[in-house]
Amino acid sequence: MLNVAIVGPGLVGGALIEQLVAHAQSSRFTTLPISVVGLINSKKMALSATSFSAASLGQWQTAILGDSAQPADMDWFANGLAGLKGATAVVDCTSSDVIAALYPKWLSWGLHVVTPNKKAFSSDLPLFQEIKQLSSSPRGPSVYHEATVGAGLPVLSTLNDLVRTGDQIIKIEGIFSGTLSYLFNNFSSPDATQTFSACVAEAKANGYTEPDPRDDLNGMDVARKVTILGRVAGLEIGIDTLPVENIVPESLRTVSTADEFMTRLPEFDSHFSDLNAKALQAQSVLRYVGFVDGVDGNSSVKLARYPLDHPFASLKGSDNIIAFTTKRFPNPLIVQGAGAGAAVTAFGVFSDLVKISERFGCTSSVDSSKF
Ligand SMILES: NC(=O)C1=CN([C@@H]2O[C@H](COP(=O)(O)OP(=O)(O)OC[C@H]3O[C@@H](n4cnc5c(N)ncnc54)[C@H](OP(=O)(O)O)[C@@H]3O)[C@@H](O)[C@H]2O)C=CC1
Ligand SMILES: N[C@@H](CC=O)C(=O)O
Repeated sequence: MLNVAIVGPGLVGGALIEQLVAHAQSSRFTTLPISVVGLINSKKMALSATSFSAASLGQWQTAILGDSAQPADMDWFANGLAGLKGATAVVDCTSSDVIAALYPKWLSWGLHVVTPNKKAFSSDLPLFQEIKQLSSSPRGPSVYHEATVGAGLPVLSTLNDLVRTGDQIIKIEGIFSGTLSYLFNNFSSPDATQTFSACVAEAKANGYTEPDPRDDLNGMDVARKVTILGRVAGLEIGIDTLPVENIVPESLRTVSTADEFMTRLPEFDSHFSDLNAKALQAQSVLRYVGFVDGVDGNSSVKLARYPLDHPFASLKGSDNIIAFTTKRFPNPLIVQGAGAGAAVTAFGVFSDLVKISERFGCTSSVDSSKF
């Protein structure tokens, strides 16, 4: 059995729980060797000697992390996990850099890490390198973070396969943000009618944005994804040196809360309408894009214009599109599909857990004496 503990059962973590419960309760599937034994958020935690039942997991907010749960203590929690028999994976579904900084400790204790949290892989290069080194042994603890770029789309696994088989990455170009894709697909097209602020509010309501939507609009979420792709491709790239175009209006950058930002955003609708009108006059649309330059180191993140017949111009919904130009693929290899939202992101995390359970030969036999 692969023991699983979920840190941060919010939007994505909650969707992962729903998918695990639905899978366990469906007679269509063979039982997976995955057993949820721990949940923790910033206030409460629960760690079980045996797997939580599908019924109690389905009501985790009341049945597991309700009033009677213990106060959260991450050290105690991780220590308990490290003492379990068999393979154990910690699934970090927070967006916290404090939690991300714990991965080296967890890995050194033999815990696997699975996460959609971009922080560990896009912040300080030494943290990324330490995590890479600690997870490099074929039979040792592993780190899977497919959902950090393109949510559930096979972006990092494709890049890893290209790199590991000796292809040369020339360029990776794409729309890497579900929020900004949704925003510009709906706002910047010849037949669009919605205001910029209304599109941002919809992206937030659909669960595409970061907890604070300014982290999407300021380009940092895309910058993190470009950094992750660059590093996986072998470049020593960092968000500090990457040119990033911030589209948050100057006077909204310092407002104290995300709610205040959302309330004041309509004041700037005419600014964005002007930008859009100029693009449309030139028979083009606005798209927010990222570039990883595998040759000259000219990676960047920016708002750009694309002609109406360009593949980026006809994107729909929250789709991401990622084009890998390599020595073997001079006509780019393209990955496209929904790139944000709880269900598709949880799918990316779930499939990483399945990969770990297969890689480490976990079986479905029940082990009731875990501690
Ligand atoms: N939404 C999407 O489409 C995508 C999201 N992601 C990434 O997935 C991650 C989760 O996003 P999302 O589910 O939307 O975020 P939410 O804000 O909905 O959930 C975050 C969870 O983390 C918990 N948390 C925060 N800090 C801590 C802490 N220090 N210790 C323990 N728990 C903590 C929160 O608990 P509490 O309520 O107690 O604070 C909450 O349960 C982020 O890193 C995001 O970038 C990646 C790809 C796509
Ligand atoms: N806020 C992000 C979520 C996934 O990484 C996005 O919009 O793409």
